[in-house]
Amino acid sequence: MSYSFLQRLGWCNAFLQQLSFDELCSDSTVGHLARVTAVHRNRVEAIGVEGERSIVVPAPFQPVSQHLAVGDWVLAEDASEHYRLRRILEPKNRIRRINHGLPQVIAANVDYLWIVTSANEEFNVKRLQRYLALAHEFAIVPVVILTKIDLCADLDDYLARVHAVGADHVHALSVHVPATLGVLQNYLAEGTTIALVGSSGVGKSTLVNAMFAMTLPTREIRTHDARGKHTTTHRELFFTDGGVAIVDTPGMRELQLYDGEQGIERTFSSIVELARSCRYGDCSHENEPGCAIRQAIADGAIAQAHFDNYRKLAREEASQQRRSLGAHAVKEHTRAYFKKIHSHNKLKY
Ligand SMILES: Nc1nc2c(ncn2[C@@H]2O[C@H](COP(=O)(O)OP(=O)(O)OP(=O)(O)O)[C@@H](O)[C@H]2O)c(=O)[nH]1
Ligand SMILES: [Zn+2]
Repeated sequence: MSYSFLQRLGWCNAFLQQLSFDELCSDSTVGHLARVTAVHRNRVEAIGVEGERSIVVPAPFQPVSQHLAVGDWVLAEDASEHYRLRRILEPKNRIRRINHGLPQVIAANVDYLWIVTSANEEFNVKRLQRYLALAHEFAIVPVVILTKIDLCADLDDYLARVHAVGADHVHALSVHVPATLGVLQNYLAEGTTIALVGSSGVGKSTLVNAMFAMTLPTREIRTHDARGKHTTTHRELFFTDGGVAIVDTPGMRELQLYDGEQGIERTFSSIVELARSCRYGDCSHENEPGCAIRQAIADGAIAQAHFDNYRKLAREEASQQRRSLGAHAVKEHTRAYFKKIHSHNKLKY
């Protein structure tokens, strides 16, 4: 068995380069590399050249959910009667969120974020923007998938609204019209990892089952937390016959903006760019003279709703950070951020 086998599981050169010379020379290394498929309190399930295995996670990597997630690549070692985690390879990216005030990793090494939304009353531009912001934040390519077009009479209208938020990859389809699914094959090269997000009922599972002719196994593991409250965890990574890894977890469903500043800037790049032309570096775009944003809204160059959405997301992100970092840190962070923009303005004029 060799490293080429691992490519089916998403292995690539970026990981190979992280191995030391000794590790590369050792015969046992390839058998000790594995990709995490499920995360538990003290151990992870992972798949490697020898199939599925359980790997015990020692103290330095506890709590597990803050250090690694499904999709991570790990190097294990032999311990008396089991495998033990030795190190986590630096991932291409990580999807994170705040859970009960603590950072939590939801998935790692994800190539595409399939943002699934249906062409009906569920469709919500703000939710879409939030997901796009997340994808940009985590350096994952977003793919917007508009489902249930067989039930929709005004598809062009929905498509126009999707394109208006600046999404590059947009596909409209219906599981009842098989020809519409073909375009998604472009994302299914062997070794690709895909995560799906979207509201309940938009058709994520139906789509996955139709694409891969598989039935998602039951993923619910019912447990009780410290207070006896019922909680459901089912963090999983599935591999299709074609070597595509699919992440579809409750954590993905509960994603919130986390450290989202950069993502917001990308999603709203035109607004961020315009703000640099405001007369004052710390312009609040309320009533200062020389505000480029209010001018652009007045001219019809940007929609008031688009700007309102930007502000809403920016505010949510700030309060999220306040909760996670503490008020003082946010103040410092905000100060530094405005300083950065201000010095940029100074350079410009
Ligand atoms: N007409 C039509 N119905 C669809 C389509 N895709 C999914 N559905 C239906 O929509 C309903 C919800 O689909 P699911 O796949 O369960 O939705 P989901 O996003 O996985 O929902 P959660 O598992 O709750 O997150 C099911 O009754 C599907 O049959 C489609 O393209 N057209
Ligand atoms: Zn302004």
